[in-house]
Parts: sequence; C-alpha cells; structure tokens
Amino acid sequence: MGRGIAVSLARVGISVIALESDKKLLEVSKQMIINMLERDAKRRGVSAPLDLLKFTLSLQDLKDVDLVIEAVFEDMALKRQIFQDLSNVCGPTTLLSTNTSGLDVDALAGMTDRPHLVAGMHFFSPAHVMKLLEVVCGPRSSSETIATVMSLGKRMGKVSVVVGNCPGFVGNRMLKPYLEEAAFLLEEGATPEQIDKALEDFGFAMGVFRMSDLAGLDVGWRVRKESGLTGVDVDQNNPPRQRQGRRYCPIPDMVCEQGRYGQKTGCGWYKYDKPGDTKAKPDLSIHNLLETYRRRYGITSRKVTNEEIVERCVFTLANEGFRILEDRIAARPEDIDVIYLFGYGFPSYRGGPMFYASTVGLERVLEKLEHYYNANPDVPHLEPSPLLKKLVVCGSPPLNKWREQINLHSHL
Ligand SMILES: CCCCCCC/C=C/C(=O)SCCNC(=O)CCNC(=O)[C@H](O)C(C)(C)COP(=O)(O)OP(=O)(O)OC[C@H]1O[C@@H](n2cnc3c(N)ncnc32)[C@H](O)[C@@H]1OP(=O)(O)O
Repeated sequence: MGRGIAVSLARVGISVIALESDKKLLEVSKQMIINMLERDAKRRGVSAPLDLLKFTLSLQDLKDVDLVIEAVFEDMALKRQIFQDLSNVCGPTTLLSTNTSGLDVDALAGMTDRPHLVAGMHFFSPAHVMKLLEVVCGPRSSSETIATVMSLGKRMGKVSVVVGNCPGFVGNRMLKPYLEEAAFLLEEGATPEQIDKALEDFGFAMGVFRMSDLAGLDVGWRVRKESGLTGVDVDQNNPPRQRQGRRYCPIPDMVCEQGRYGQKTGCGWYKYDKPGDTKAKPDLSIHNLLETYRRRYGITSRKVTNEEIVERCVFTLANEGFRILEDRIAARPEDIDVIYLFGYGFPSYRGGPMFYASTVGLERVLEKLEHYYNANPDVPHLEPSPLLKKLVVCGSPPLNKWREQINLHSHL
C-alpha cells in the first residue's frame, strides 16, 4: 500500500487510488491514512483532502491511472509478478514505478511491455516526513520518464535525486557497510544505546539502531537472505562469523529470528510500550543476547570509545560513497550528501558524509581507514577506495573538483 506515500500525494492535491491485497489490512491502512491526513490538515489549518482518496482491493481499478507506485515488501518474485500484472492492466502510456530499498529496477522493467516507462521511486521512512526521494534511472528508463518522476517528486515537496540502478542504489548501498560496522562494534563490546548515543552526539537525528527499528529490521534480513548471507541457503562449511570469505556478524539475524522487527512489532534493538510506538527503551534481553553471543564465540568484550564508533561508522559511509562515484551510480558527491541529509538525518551542519570527509581531510580519512582495515583485513568495506587514494595523491582537491578524477561514462 505505501501509506506514507499516499499521504504525501493527497496532501498536495493529487488523487490516489490506494490498493491493498487484504480486506483487513485495507481497513487498517485506510484509518491510518485518514488519521495522518487529518493531523496534517489540522496543523496547516486546512481541511483534510479525503475526497482525493479511493481505497480498493481490485487491480482493475488502476487501468486508467497516469502513474503507479508499487510499494509491496521487498520480495523480488512478488514484485516481478505485480509488474507483469500492471503491464497487462494499465493503459500503454501509464508510468510504472517501484518503491524499493534496493532491488533491481531494470529486472522489473523487463517484466513489462514498456521498459522505457519504468523507474524507481525510493521513499524513506517515515515516507510522509522524510524529504528525500531517490529516483532510480534504469538503463532503459527514458529521459521523459525520469523528468516526469522528478517533477512529481517536486510537486510532492520532496528533494529528488537521480541515482543509478545497483543493489541499494546510493542511500542503502552506503547503509549496508554502515549497518555492518555497527554490528561489528556490538560484537566487540558496545551496546545499541552506546553506539546510538555516539552517533546522535555526532549529530545524526537517530542512531543506527533506532533508525533500523524505525525502518523495520525485516527489510535488511530479507535482503541478506536473498543474497545467501543467512537462512537456509547458507553454506554450512563457513567458519563461524564468516560468510562469502569475509567477516559476518549474525546478531541482526538472531534479533529477527525472535520476531523482533522494530517499532512495528513493539521490539527490535529496543523495546516499545506497544507495536507502533516510537519511544525506544533499552531492552535487557538484547544485552543478554549480546553477552551470550560473546561467550559462545569466546569474544572478550572491550571498551569501545565514542571516537572509534563515529570514525568506523561515518568513514565507512564516505568510503562507500567514493566507490559509488567511481561506479557512476551518483553523478556527483553533492548528490550523495543531499541523500544523506534529507533521507537519513545526517547532521546538516556537517554537510553530508562526503563534505564531512573533505573537512576532516581526505588524508586523515585514508589514514584512519587504513588503520581499521589493517586491524580487520576480512572487512572489505574498510579498504580505502581507489578514488579516495587517487584524490589524496592529487593533493585532496575540493569536493567540486572530485569529478575530474573520475572516468566519465555514465547515463546520469
Ligand atoms: C542493503 C541494506 C538494506 C537495508 C534496508 C534498510 C531500509 C531502510 C530504509 C529507510 O528508510 S532508512 C530510514 C531513514 N530514516 C531516517 O534515518 C530517519 C532519521 N530520523 C529523523 O530524521 C527524525 O528523527 C524524524 C523521524 C524525522 C523525526 O523528527 P522529529 O522528532 O524532529 O519530528 P517530530 O515532529 O517529533 O515528528 C515528525 C513526524 O515524524 C513522526 N515520527 C517521529 N519519530 C518517529 C519514529 N521514531 N517512528 C515513526 N515516526 C516518527 C512523527 O509521528 C511525526 O509524524 P506526523 O505527526 O507528522 O504524522
């Protein structure tokens, strides 16, 4: 359904047909959307645009729409089926978009009779609050499609950034190593509260674990299962805490196995008074899980400093940002910064992860990454990216000159 997305459209005067697959869920979603719109309208002193909304269980009701935003959970097989059905039901000029955290937009385009009219529209949690929209341009998306989706984003009051099609796009591709680094810190002796406090003191609106509870822990779990990192497909010959030849921390999987998906289930890395509550409270059972885990693997817990937490998490973000620039998934470092400022609550006064790296000094960032990589040679995301090294060799030029060091062959 995409409740936050429906709210974001209706409140700027765009009519919405909200489709759900289950009658009970439809009723719950309908009530939540109405509540959100009424709260928003009261705040703005206007009347709630409820007449713009129609709720349905029938895909056939989408046959005359201009644009579809598919927003089911991250199951590629399901999304493929939906795109095939949409292609059959909708008129030949209807744009088809997907709200996905990082699945292959071009593979979905391939399920339709109009791959040029397909793009990704990646919204961020909470979708009616966060300003960012990643507009994913697949190799077959037409310029008109991207321009139309960008202009829709503008009308919705979003800050839209065009990104390329790769797993996780820009935001979540960077989030993956950031989440992994935070999990390694847990293994080594930190708690979710300590890591979150260090990141919030740095200026993030939410620490990594509070943010994960907000977004839903099952999203990443599903992605890890699909990539063979956890679940039934895992090679049993892996040494403990290793997957696909690199260090792996299974703690996030263990949390999900307990049905702890975050705010929506009333517990995740924290506990909440009831499902859907937003006030995170430290949870002793997570502390116990961490202690049992460390005992099981013979890990001696050590005192992790806040400085190490911030360096390992934030420099990891920037390092992946450099790789994204090399791969031409983002057109410029400023785009990456906009994504982190408007989509992930990165502290605005620090200017985004790439600008922050430039203010710390690229040489220092390189030196720190080398230090952490030497200590963890089985963690590839800590290995300094070739672009970072190249920029340091070139005398650390300012951010707006970085593009000159990147090979320019991209459709972005
Ligand atoms: C390969 C790896 C794959 C991993 C996949 C992971 C997929 C992740 C997808 C994501 O979307 S990541 C999440 C990105 N989001 C963030 O990082 C959010 C960071 N937080 C913030 O920016 C802010 O804390 C906030 C949520 C905007 C809240 O700001 P603030 O507290 O100043 O505003 P309020 O006025 O209190 O609230 C505004 C609005 O937001 C709702 N809200 C507040 N806190 C929460 C919460 N914890 N959970 C849910 N909703 C929250 C609040 O109810 C208000 O809503 P309305 O009243 O306006 O309806």
